[in-house]
Amino acid sequence: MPAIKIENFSYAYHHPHKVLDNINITVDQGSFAVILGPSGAGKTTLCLALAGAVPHYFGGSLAGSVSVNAVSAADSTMPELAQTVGSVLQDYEVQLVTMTVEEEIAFSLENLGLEEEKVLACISQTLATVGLAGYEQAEVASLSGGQKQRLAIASVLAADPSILVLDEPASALDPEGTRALYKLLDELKRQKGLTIIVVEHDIAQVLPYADQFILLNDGRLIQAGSPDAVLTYMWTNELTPEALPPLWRLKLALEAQTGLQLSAWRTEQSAIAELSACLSKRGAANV
Ligand SMILES: Nc1ncnc2c1ncn2[C@@H]1O[C@H](COP(=O)(O)OP(=O)(O)OP(=O)(O)O)[C@@H](O)[C@H]1O
Repeated sequence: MPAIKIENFSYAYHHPHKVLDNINITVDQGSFAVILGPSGAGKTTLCLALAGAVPHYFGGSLAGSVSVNAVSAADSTMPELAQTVGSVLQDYEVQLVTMTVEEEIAFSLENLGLEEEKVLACISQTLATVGLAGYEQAEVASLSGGQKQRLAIASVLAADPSILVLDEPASALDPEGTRALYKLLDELKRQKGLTIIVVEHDIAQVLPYADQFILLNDGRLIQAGSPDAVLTYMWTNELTPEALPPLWRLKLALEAQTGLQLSAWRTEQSAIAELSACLSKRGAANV
């Protein structure tokens, strides 16, 4: 059973223009999927549909279906869905509503009807998972941007969802905070088997971790598949080539110019290792 199955899904806010048009996507359980596409492509709307806010909160008209763990999102209430899909909004600070860190997690647990002892254990466990152990009594306002982001993730993890949806989670983070965030999401995937879905503009940041790229443009699904297949498609079809990571621009240009078939680079280290091996082979051949 896939974690997410979107079939022939179209959606319009309160005007006739479809902001999502006949979308078909499957995301496997325990995988890391990244939604890509230029501004206005419909990435946020797709996240809202996974959380049920589209259509339950925003209204509008839709066709087709969005299923999470084989349950129709449109036929579930938002609180029901929140137990399966944890969503961290683009402006995640609005999700933080209490004075202290501990209260923030307790607030999320209140609706689940957990006994007080279990609430305390769950608070420490959830904070430890996101690297905020010991911050229970800290004031939310005193946290750094990266720590607030982690707290927003912890507050949705407290409900024990199996799917985590994050809309541009790194937009307010510095490069180090961004690297730490994606490492954390990768750990949640590997250690807890969570399905991770993120919207991200900076492809290089997610390249080491992604299993699937989903490319949208103007409400349509352009490509969904392995990162390698989608990046090659973007390059070949000159689709937002400026969004390609520099590493991949180099790889694809080298392949086009030399006829070499290089492997699917995920990190600078893998690129350096392969290029060094190629150069020493050539060097040996020229001796
Ligand atoms: N609440 C709303 N009511 C009406 N139209 C909306 C609403 N939210 C978004 N839209 C429109 O839907 C389309 C898709 O917007 P969406 O925010 O989903 O795109 P996006 O790919 O996330 O863009 P960005 O990268 O700029 O965040 C845009 O044309 C936008 O103007």
